Amino acid sequence: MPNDGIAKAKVLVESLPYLREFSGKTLVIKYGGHAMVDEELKRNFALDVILMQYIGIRPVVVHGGGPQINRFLGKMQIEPNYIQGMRVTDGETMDVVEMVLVGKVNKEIVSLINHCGGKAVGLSGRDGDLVQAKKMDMHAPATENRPPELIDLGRVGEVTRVNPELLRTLQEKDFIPVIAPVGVGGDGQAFNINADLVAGAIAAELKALKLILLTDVAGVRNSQGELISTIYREQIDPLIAEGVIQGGMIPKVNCCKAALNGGVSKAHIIDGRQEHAILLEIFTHTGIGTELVA
Ligand SMILES: Nc1ncnc2c1ncn2[C@@H]1O[C@H](COP(=O)(O)OP(=O)(O)O)[C@@H](O)[C@H]1O
Ligand SMILES: CC(=O)N[C@@H](CCC(=O)OP(=O)(O)O)C(=O)O
Repeated sequence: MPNDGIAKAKVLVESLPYLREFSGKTLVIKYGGHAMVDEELKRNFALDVILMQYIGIRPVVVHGGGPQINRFLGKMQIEPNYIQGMRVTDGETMDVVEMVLVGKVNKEIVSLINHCGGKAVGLSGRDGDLVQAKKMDMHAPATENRPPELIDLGRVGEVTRVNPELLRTLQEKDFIPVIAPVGVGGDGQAFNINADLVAGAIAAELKALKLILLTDVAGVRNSQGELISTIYREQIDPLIAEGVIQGGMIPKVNCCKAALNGGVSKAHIIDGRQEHAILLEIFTHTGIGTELVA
């Protein structure tokens, strides 16, 4: 038997305990806009998700699309503005966000999964009241002479409730839900929600076994720039307070914390630009990236 064949057989055997552990369980995967680099990588992502489903895992995909929104805003000569990883979203920006996330990115991912042989259904948080939201209150940190100041982020929302009914129905029929991070407010209006936060809230509501965040860095780095392979829940706040975790990494670790608090066993932050990143993370002993545990 050629060595190549034996190596493949070994990989399959290595995955056996994980196949047993994951069978029938929900895994929530957040597919960040920075990980949607080229067609080959996107196709590999779709194949990974389909493979998961074929072997009995129940994947739920929540996607981002920050860079894709920025490209569109650029065409309209609108400069993006972020505060602590959140896009300041006025009415006009909200229209662009919804158009790009729901109308373009969501449908592209759904079509790709279906084209590759899966069964995906695209949803926004407004469908079936899936992701209910309210305006996000963000405070600038207090200084010696100034109390914490309220920052107005416009139509940026935070999740108040996830309605799992629609997701459960789809999962029972073996559909892969693909969710755009637009939520619905009490007044029926759209809210722009950071996709990491949506993924964390959905993972907690579905009591997912794992939350996997695909991004464009190897994982969380310490103050020396080295990859941290495991972060315990209580280390998250100090790492943010010390300024080690900044910008777009803040909503990521916070959503992992919310997911762990909600009963998710483990969260992973991994480099989605690496081919078959999800499979490497969940089916090999060593894994890649940073794992966050309770
Ligand atoms: N401690 C840290 N470790 C790794 N990345 C960090 C850290 N602090 C801040 N970051 C930044 O967070 C970014 C990831 O967030 P973001 O760009 O919002 O990703 P995505 O589009 O995948 O949601 C990284 O590219 C990096 O610049
Ligand atoms: C409030 C807020 O910042 N919303 C994000 C939603 C998309 C997102 O989160 O995309 P990534 O995961 O690719 O960064 C935004 O407007 O960019």
